[in-house]
Amino acid sequence: MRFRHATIGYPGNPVLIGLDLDLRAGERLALTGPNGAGKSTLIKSVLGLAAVLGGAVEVFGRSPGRAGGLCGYVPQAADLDPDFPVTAGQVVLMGRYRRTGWWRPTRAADRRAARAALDRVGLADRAGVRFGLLSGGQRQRVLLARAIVGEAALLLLDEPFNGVDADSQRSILTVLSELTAAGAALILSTHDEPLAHRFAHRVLAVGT
Ligand SMILES: Nc1ncnc2c1ncn2[C@@H]1O[C@H](COP(=O)(O)OP(=O)(O)OP(=O)(O)O)[C@@H](O)[C@H]1O
Repeated sequence: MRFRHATIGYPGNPVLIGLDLDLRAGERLALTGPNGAGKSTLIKSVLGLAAVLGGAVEVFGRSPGRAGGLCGYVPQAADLDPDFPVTAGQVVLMGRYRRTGWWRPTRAADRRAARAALDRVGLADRAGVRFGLLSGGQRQRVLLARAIVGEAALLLLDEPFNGVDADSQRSILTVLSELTAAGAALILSTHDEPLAHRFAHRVLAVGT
């Protein structure tokens, strides 16, 4: 991923100006900064969900939003409707849609991969439970399993530890360390500065 003098934001609202940033395979980058500083906007710009208003942004040599299944996005769990009637297992299976197409029946291999991903985040026994009935930490782990099952080469996590208990946080950090050791690059935003410095190879204080 490469930002060159990039201005990103929304039409009529540049949020980050003149940003230069590189991220390589296996690197862990943490974004810190106060509310409204632009952490989510930076993550969204990689996905093509926020605009590049100036300069250049390249993700896997392509424009943002064109890197398809190479990016795995873990949104803030609070952004999702807890009443949405799907099970934890179905949420994880959505991570395979990019490769299977959502309109096609899922194959046994996809279901096996979804079970393995849930197992990896310690929730093998929760597959049939409605997403909205899980705790905040469990929901965040399900969303991580959804990114894992898509075999993303770049993981983008927006405040993954908000409302997450200590056990879930440990479990998420362990899985993220394993994924980056295996070559995935990672960006996560957090308000927890000490954690950012412990976990990430680099910390970018956004908006300062
Ligand atoms: N869809 C949008 N259209 C226009 N402006 C937006 C949009 N989404 C966010 N903003 C603005 O962009 C700025 C940065 O917001 P952003 O959500 O990126 O901050 P953040 O650092 O992630 O904050 P938080 O820690 O609260 O999540 C804010 O001023 C916000 O009002």
